[in-house]
Amino acid sequence: MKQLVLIRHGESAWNLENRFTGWADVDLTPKGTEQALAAGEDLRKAGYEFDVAYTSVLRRAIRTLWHVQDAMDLMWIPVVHSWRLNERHYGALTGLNKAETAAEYGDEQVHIWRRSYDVRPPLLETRDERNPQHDRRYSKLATADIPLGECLKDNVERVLPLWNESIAPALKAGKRVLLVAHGNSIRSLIKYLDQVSDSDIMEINVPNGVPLVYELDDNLKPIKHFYLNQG
Ligand SMILES: O=C(O)[C@@H](CO)OP(=O)(O)O
Repeated sequence: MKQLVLIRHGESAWNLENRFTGWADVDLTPKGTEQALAAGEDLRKAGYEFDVAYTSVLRRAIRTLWHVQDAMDLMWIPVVHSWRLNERHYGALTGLNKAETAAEYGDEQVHIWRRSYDVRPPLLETRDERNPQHDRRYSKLATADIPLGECLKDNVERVLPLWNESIAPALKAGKRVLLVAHGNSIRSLIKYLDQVSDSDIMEINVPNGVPLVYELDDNLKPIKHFYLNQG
């Protein structure tokens, strides 16, 4: 049996302010820090161990992982940081308040932008200061790989190369994998692992800071999955 645990970062400043976040690099709130530490404590008490961890290059996920590692006394394990695990890029919506945007464009449009599988949000202009091309952490990426706005389908397509080239081989080699990422990069993995349909994935939401445990067979097909300490 192969073990993969997915954790969405703890509450961020923009989760609290109800703003579209995407690749904006906002930090955890005090509640987010507590959620991250509690996730680590719960995993430790339940006897989980990890050999390698994966996270994004965004601080809300990285700091969540730090707290989990700290609570588990696992600060020494190798950590892979990949832009491929970043949140779905919210394009020109980045930073806007979700309720105000719904008041302006309607609930239905905002639901489509938030949860449709293949409708992108309005894209950023190339010259927009929110364009990741201006950020040094993405300087080694091909311009074509740097998004100006993504739908979930785009997110799946960017996560899967990391899965195929690094995470799946680690699992197949018997490593117990901890992955701390974001609501939509985790939904992308759930969609792939459980073969969720394009319409059913719209209804799946991942809570902040609650470990989602996957037990996989030798071919990495899910045997079962469950949220730790959620019944
Ligand atoms: O703002 C975001 O980047 C994401 C996650 O918080 O929001 P949504 O729930 O709309 O996918």
